[in-house]
Amino acid sequence: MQQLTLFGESTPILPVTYYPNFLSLQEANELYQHCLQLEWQQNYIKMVGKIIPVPRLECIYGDKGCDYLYSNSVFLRPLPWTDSLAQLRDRITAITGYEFRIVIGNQYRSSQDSIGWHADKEPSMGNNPAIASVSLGAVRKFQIKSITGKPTDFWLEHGSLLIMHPGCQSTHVHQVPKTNKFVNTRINVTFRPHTGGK
Ligand SMILES: O=C(O)CCC(=O)C(=O)O
Ligand SMILES: [Fe+2]
Repeated sequence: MQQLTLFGESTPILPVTYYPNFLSLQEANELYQHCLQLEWQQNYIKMVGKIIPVPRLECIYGDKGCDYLYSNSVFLRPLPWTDSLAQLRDRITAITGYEFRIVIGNQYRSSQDSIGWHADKEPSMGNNPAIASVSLGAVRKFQIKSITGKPTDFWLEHGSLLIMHPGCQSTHVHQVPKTNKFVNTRINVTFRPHTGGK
């Protein structure tokens, strides 16, 4: 039997789950303060023969030996887990069943910081990684689309959790675009699996 639906046929079914109130306001505020103290660095990326600054700050924490190289140019070596990040990792594993070995932080200092369309396909994460993304601070637009489709927008709120399920990185791309509006700092921490370092 055909299921009745309130949505048009073009409504995309996305391989993501969004939990707007994953953290309480107090937890999110405390975690934001903790994350501001992490070891943020300005990395540089090779693009069409030029070396340009990545348009956001980055940091990485995780298991020893879980080095991470992306876009064939940015090499990240994890610092040991902080207690708060390890607790958050375990909490996400408890509700999703997914396991993580590293967390990469992004700090969007202003409306001009961003991450362009991409899929997270680094071989060091193994095949079909599940990626869990916790957002803190200012709300930014996150867009996701299938390789051929139209983007769907999510507003990633303070204390929210977005899970990109296994397969998502093969079928979809995502981005956090620059915006013309004034925005305060946003921090995002993405928990990822890793095949190395065991
Ligand atoms: O900031 C976000 O929500 C997304 C970050 C992201 O896509 C990444 O780190 O690969
Ligand atoms: Fe990503």
